Amino acid sequence: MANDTSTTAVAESYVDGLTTFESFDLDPRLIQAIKQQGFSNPTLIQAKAIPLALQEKRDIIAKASTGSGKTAAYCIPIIQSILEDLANQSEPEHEIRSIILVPTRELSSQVTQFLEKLLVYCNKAISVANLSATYSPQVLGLILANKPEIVVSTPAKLIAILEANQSVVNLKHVRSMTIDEVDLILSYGYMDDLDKLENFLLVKKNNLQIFLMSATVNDDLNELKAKFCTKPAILKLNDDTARDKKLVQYYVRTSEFDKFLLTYVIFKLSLIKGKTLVFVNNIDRGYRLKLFMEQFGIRCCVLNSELPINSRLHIVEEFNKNVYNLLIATDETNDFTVERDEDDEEMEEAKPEEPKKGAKKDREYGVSRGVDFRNVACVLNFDLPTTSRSYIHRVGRTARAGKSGMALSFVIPGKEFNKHKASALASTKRDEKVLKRVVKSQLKLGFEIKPYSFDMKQVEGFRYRAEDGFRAVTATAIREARIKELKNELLNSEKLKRHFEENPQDLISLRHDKELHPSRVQTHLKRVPDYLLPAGARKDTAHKIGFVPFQKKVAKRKGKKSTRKSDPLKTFKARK
Ligand SMILES: Nc1ncnc2c1ncn2[C@@H]1O[C@H](COP(=O)(O)OP(=O)(O)OP(=O)(O)O)[C@@H](O)[C@H]1O
Repeated sequence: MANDTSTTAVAESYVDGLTTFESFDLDPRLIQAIKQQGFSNPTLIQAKAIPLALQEKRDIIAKASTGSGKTAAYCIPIIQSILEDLANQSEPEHEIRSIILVPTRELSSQVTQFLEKLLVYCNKAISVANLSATYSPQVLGLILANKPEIVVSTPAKLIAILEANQSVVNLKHVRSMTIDEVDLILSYGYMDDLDKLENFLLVKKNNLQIFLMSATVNDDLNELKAKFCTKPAILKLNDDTARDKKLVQYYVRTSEFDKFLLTYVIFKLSLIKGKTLVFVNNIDRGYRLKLFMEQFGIRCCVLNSELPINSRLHIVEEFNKNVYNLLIATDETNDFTVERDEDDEEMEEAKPEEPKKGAKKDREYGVSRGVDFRNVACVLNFDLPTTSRSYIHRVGRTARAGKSGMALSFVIPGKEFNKHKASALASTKRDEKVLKRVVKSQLKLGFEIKPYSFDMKQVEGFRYRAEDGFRAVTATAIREARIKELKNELLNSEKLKRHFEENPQDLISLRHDKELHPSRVQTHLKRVPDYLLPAGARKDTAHKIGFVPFQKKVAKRKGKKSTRKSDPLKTFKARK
């Protein structure tokens, strides 16, 4: 399918103003749908990948930063190629012509929805099916019998369906295969699924056009090329991010308990304007943090692999519609590749947390990669991820599509590890090592991640209340909250399922941030007495409650002009 390998390395700017979608000679129905999405010009990865895929029929391996438009970079050529195939057939038949593989069910749903938006004017010439959705066998049978031209799925789900429906599913007409987040798909746990897929789809023998996309494809691409491609075009769009990605990143060295104290102060005093996505490293942490915040009347919802898929998708939709401002998402180190640096001793492979007995975890849950969160002002790594790769994807949930964003990460220094048992977390033992790798990988991408220091004198006044609130969240309370939330969401999920079936276009705003209340409720904690507020935010100036200065004043060095940017928590404003 492709000529010689060529590597294109260009500085990435968000949208390529010199190119238009019309210049790709696309079907007018596709152009109209693209315009309807508000895409005036292609992003750079699109401007590079689409003509290579359409005019030169090249396989594409693309590494481009998070939020740079990779999804459209493969969806547009896939749709255009199918429209061209159908136009060349006297009696076009419905057949499966393209397979798109993604690592999570959340991403499978999102890519399907995006494709449906691009197909809106193709009046059923092409249909798309999300095989990762929960269908009854009868409904699934009907969907497969209709032979959707494009199927989107996680590898495991596609294999299961192919094995169970060999007679129904015919892959003879498949012309392209896409693997989004390819580095994750090729890592822990997915590889054998891909090997099984070979039994149904001889990728290389059938000369399929291949799209392999990720923000973190590692530079050794030989395995990818050998396994899937003949001679791909390799697009490595390095980030000139200092100028283009408008992402400011900070880390705070703090103690295990002070993570909770600082989070309380940040959200109670609205130091961050706009939506915040908080990542924690396991489900219990998510509930502990949610119950802790509830003590102070701070409402938030949790997202984790135990919740039913309908609820998870609805929570992401509602968060994107600004129904919630604060979402605590569990990211269970689903990036199992081990990262080694020259100076780093062997690190044991991060394995998924074993499910609690009786709890069922969806291995195909994940929102730290690929999911297109809208207008997130800040990503807070309450727990630092275990790899710099996971870090890139987590902070990539903000500053997307050219918008500005901030990332703030709590780091536990070695000497603080395990000092406060109730709030300690095993993965933080490696925080300093992970931070070192994160700083290095960010520098390579043209980013700088800066230390941020709170003025702990001002924060101290809140310690007593934070300790009070923390004590109320007992292990029993967390366990009960987990069970209660699961019951709530299973009920919601049933309602959602029934409602979606009856009203597919309608999204009822089921609340997912109800207070769980199993822990002791201390109403006095919900307000902040005036004496605790910094002078700049007292009653007489109550309207200024957000952006109160909490950063430690750094004494200006003699003679040297302070290069420190103004306080991000004080002045940070998410660009509209
Ligand atoms: N040409 C375009 N013009 C304007 N906005 C665009 C364009 N292409 C994509 N977008 C928007 O940019 C956002 C990010 O796109 P997308 O999710 O495809 O990024 P990505 O590169 O896949 O990110 P990730 O690496 O996190 O998966 C989306 O909201 C999308 O609607």
